[in-house]
Amino acid sequence: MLEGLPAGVPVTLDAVRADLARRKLGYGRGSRMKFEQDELHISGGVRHGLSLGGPLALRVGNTEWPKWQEVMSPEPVEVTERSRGRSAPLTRPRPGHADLVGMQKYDFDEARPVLERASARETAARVALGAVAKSFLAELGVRLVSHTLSIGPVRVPEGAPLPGPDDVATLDADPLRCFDPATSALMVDEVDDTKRSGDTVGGVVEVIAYGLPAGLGSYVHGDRRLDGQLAGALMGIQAIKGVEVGDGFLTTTRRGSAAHDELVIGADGIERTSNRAGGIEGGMSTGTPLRVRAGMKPIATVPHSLRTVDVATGETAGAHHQRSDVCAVPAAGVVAEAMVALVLANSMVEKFGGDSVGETRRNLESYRAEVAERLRTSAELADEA
Ligand SMILES: Cc1cc2nc3c(=O)[nH]c(=O)nc-3n(C[C@H](O)[C@H](O)[C@H](O)COP(=O)(O)O)c2cc1C
Ligand SMILES: C=C(O[C@@H]1CC(C(=O)O)=C[C@@H](OP(=O)(O)O)[C@H]1O)C(=O)O
Repeated sequence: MLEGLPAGVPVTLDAVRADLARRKLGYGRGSRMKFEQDELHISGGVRHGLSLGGPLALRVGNTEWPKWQEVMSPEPVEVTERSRGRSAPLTRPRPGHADLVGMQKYDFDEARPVLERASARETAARVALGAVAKSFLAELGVRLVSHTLSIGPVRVPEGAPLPGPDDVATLDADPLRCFDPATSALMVDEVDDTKRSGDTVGGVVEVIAYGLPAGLGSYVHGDRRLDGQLAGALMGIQAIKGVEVGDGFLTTTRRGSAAHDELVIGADGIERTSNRAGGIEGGMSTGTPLRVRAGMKPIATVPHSLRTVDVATGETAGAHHQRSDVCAVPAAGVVAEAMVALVLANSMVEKFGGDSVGETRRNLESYRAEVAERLRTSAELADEA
């Protein structure tokens, strides 16, 4: 469910389906991506392709559900021959997944109810709503792109060209959603090598937002800082273990003189000489491209089975393994893009309000005009001086 979206935002099944399909792409994903399909249904809040201003509800069904209906039935059911295999208790929790703590916390004696809910399958819903948020942002001149920066130890070289908003299709066509073809080929080798050795691998993705106005977020309240909100949203994705804004931890290795973006008078007023901060200063967007990164740990379901304890017997065992992704970093990039879109859409509504998207746009344009006027005044003062 999405609340707070103004009326008049284009919302089509095709656009949402296209993003759901992007989430399933990427080299290294498991067999599940091939055989299960997302079944999208808009339950409310949209009429004839446009949002209505009320809550918007989407449902993402799964074509595999009939096979699991008995195993996950809300009603108590007899185990039948058909579901016997799937009903076997999962008593060998996977290290690195939610299995063991989930069982302890909710007093379950096996991991099935934990893993079905902890699964990143749930990110399909986030991507569906993120597609709507991106449509709203596009109406306001903001466009997003996400790409893979590293897979395990294989990294895009520092300073390599960044993708622009028109590069989305190119990125989606790359097996790892990497913008540097030479690095992408090495990443494919890394995934192949990982798979051959019965292992899994993580990596880093980056989301870039173009066309933001200055001033989203806040320097006043910690919980309203844009960087804090983005970090929370990205860390809320399964397996994300760290977030960087702009040049991130690299900045901590630089001296101040080489860490910040200097301000100079340009043709249209005050400009920054660089974008090391990644478009956020003082918890607010600066109006330069926003850059945030998310680091994903390797998939927890390691095919060659990590050591665990069988909670039914207390004996050492290999963790359960049905199947799994070897690498889900490209998919995590699409999810990260959706989460950033949802945060930015919320910040736009917070700052510019509006019951219709036209009203939001007018408010944004009048604010942009005022900011531009101030910048021009600075340039004129510089000319006079
Ligand atoms: C798109 C995506 C796909 C994932 N696929 C798998 C998978 O196939 N197997 C697995 O064990 N974990 C997978 N994960 C990661 C688990 O959801 C995650 O490791 C688990 O929630 C525990 O991590 P946490 O401690 O960060 O929550 C995936 C995560 C994402 C974002
Ligand atoms: C189903 C999806 O991702 C799943 C996320 C996931 C996990 O543990 O997070 C584990 C895998 O599922 P299973 O172990 O049941 O095969 C992935 O396939 C999806 O992205 O649509």
